[in-house]
Amino acid sequence: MLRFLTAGESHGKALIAVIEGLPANLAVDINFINRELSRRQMGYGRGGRMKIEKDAVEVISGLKEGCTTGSPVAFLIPNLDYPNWQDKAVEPVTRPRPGHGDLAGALKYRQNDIRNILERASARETAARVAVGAVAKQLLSIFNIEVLSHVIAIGGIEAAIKNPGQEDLRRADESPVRCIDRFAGQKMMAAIDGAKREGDSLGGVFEVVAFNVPVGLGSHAHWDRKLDGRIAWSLMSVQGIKGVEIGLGFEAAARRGSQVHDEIFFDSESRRFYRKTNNAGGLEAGITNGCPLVVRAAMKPIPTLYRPLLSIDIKTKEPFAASVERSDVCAVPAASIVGEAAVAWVLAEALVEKFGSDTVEEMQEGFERWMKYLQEF
Ligand SMILES: Cc1cc2nc3c(=O)[nH]c(=O)nc-3n(C[C@H](O)[C@H](O)[C@H](O)COP(=O)(O)O)c2cc1C
Ligand SMILES: C=C(O[C@@H]1CC(C(=O)O)=C[C@@H](OP(=O)(O)O)[C@H]1O)C(=O)O
Repeated sequence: MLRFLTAGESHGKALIAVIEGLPANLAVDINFINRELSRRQMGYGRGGRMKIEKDAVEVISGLKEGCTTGSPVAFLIPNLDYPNWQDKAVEPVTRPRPGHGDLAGALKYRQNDIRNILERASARETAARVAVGAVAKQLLSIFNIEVLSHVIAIGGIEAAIKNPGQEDLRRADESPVRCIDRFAGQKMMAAIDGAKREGDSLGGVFEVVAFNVPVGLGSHAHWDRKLDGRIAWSLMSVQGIKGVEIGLGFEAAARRGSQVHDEIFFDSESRRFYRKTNNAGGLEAGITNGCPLVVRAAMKPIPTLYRPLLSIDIKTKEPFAASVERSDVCAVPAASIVGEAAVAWVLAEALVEKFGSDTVEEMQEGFERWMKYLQEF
C-alpha cells in the first residue's frame, strides 16, 4: 500500500512530506522534483508570495545513492517567507474571509485566532503534494505513463482545443496561463489583469490527461477501489477545487446513450480491443480501459479579495469589510500542476496495488506478464 502525509504551515519553518510504501530501487531524480515545484510556482495571476519562495526539496530519509530502499521517503521544503514572520508582532486574526476555511475552521477547532486555521488550510501545502506527485510520476515513467495538463477556462473564457495529444500538452508550460490555445490564453491574461485592477479574483477549469495507462487499474468490485472515485477524491481535496468530471462528464447527461458510449473494435494484430472515441475518459466501472485518462477540475475564484466582502469579526461580532495585504488573483495554472500530481499519485497507488510494491523489478515483471496476457486474450 502506498500512502503519504504532509505537515507544515504556510508561514512556518517548512513543509514536510512523508511517502510510505514506495517500491525499492526506484531512482528518484531530485532535479525533476524541483522542476515540478517551480512549474507549480509559475502561472499568470499569482501574488507577491511567489516572488519570495523558491521551492526545492531537501531529502531527509529513505534514499540511498538516489534510489529508494523500501523505507519511508521524507522531504522538507523550506518556507523562505518564514524569517520575515519570525520576529514580527503578529496580531490574532479575528476577521474571517468568506470562501476560505477561516470561520468554519475556527468554530470547529475552538480557535480565537483564525491564523491557526488559515496557516494550514492554505494552498501552500500543495507544494508538498507536488513533490509527492513528482515521485509518483517517476514511478509511472518506468511504465511509460505520462501525466500532463492544460488550462481550458479562466473566468468564463474557454480554450477552443478539444482532445489535445501528448505533444500538444507538453507545450502547455510555454503559455503563462498554461493554455495551448494561444488566442484564448491572451484573453485569459487580459481577464486576470482586469480582475486584478478591480480587486477581484478568477477561477477556471483545467484538464489532466494521462497517456499510456494500461487496462485494468482500479476495480469495479467495491466503492473504495473504483478509480474514478479515487481520482475525484484526490482532485477534490485540492484547495479551491469544486467540481471534477471524467471524460464527457456533465455533458454526457444531456446526450443520448448512442452519442456517449465508446464502441468496441478488435484488431488481431497490435491494438487488440480498441475504441475510436474516448467519451468515457479512459474509465469504465472504476477500471481503466486502455484509453487516455481524461479528467477536468473546476476551481472557484480565490477567496481573498482586495475588494472586500462582508463578514463578521469573531471577537467583536461587528460587521466589517476586510482589507488584504497580499493574495493571488488567479491560481488555475498553478492548480493544474497540483492536479497532475493528484492524478499521478492515484495512478501510482493503483499500479503498486496491481503489480506489487516491494521492488521496481517485481513491478516490471508483473507489468510485462500483464501486457503479454492482454495480447493473448
Ligand atoms: C495553487 C493555489 C493557490 C491559492 N492561492 C490562494 C490565495 O492566494 N489566496 C486565497 O485566499 N486562496 C488561495 N487558494 C485557494 C484557497 O486555499 C482555498 O479556497 C481555501 O483553502 C478554502 O478551501 P476550498 O476552496 O477547497 O473550500 C489557492 C489555491 C491553490 C490551489
Ligand atoms: C504560498 C502559496 O500559496 C498561497 C496560498 C494561499 C491560500 O490561502 O491558499 C494564500 C497565499 O499565501 P500568502 O498569504 O502567504 O500570500 C498564497 O501565496 C503557494 O502556493 O506556495
